[in-house]
Amino acid sequence: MDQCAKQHAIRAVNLTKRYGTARSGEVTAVDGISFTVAAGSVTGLLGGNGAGKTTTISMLLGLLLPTSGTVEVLGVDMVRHRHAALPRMNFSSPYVELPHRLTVRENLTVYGHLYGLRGVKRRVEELAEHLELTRFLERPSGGLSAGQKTRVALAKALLNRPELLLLDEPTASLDPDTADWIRTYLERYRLESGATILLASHNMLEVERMCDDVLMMRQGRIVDRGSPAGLLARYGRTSLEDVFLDIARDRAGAENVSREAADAAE
Ligand SMILES: Nc1ncnc2c1ncn2[C@@H]1O[C@H](COP(=O)(O)OP(=O)(O)OP(=O)(O)O)[C@@H](O)[C@H]1O
Repeated sequence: MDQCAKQHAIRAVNLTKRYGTARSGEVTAVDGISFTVAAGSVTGLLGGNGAGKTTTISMLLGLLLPTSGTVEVLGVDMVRHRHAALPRMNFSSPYVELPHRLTVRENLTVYGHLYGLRGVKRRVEELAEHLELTRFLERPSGGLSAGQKTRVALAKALLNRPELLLLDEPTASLDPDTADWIRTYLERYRLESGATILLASHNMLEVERMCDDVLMMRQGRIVDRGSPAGLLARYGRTSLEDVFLDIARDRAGAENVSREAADAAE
């Protein structure tokens, strides 16, 4: 593995995705973005609805082929060799449901086998204990509450002890107490495993709390990046929510701020 791959868990260069639709023609969902994600960091991927976050994550997972550009994950070219990286990464989203009729144990066991894990039974029980799911193991997954489903989705995502965890809105629709529990759990996982986390979120308090670095997307482009504290200082704001609104509404010439920041970093 080269030095760059050790420092960067993700490296995207000029990554572009265009969807072709019969009705409305082409949509450029991701428009030539270049970025790196430092190994061991928690990096936030922010942007309004339709900014291109899910499309970016799908390309990082190798689920979608880029129209152009390159994407390396854990030093592996995801277009050509994604099977070399997939066992070392995982993904969780509250919008992806596990089969409803299977019990929690059955679902996690199926995934454990799909990932080629050894000792699946023990790993499922260990994660159920960590995520306080033991008493739900024999329940059908479809009958769980949103918070319980989120914990099951997280257990699925941690089965293979991923070095890179891609999380799409991990606490969407959870009550503050459950959301806090999930964040604390993820922070502990990062500390103990040294894993890298890329977190797409609309919750600015979550991002301020968890992220070392933030990528701001608008209309398929990365219009700014920095630490939460760095962004607050640059935009002269006291909350990331206000920075987000400045960028989403293109107030204060967000792209100019971004360009100045990029120039300063060179
Ligand atoms: N399969 C598809 N076909 C056509 N257009 C698509 C497809 N998937 C996404 N898009 C479009 O691409 C753009 C980016 O969508 P994407 O889902 O990546 O955004 P997002 O930042 O994840 O949004 P949200 O926060 O609402 O989930 C949007 O304009 C969306 O309508």
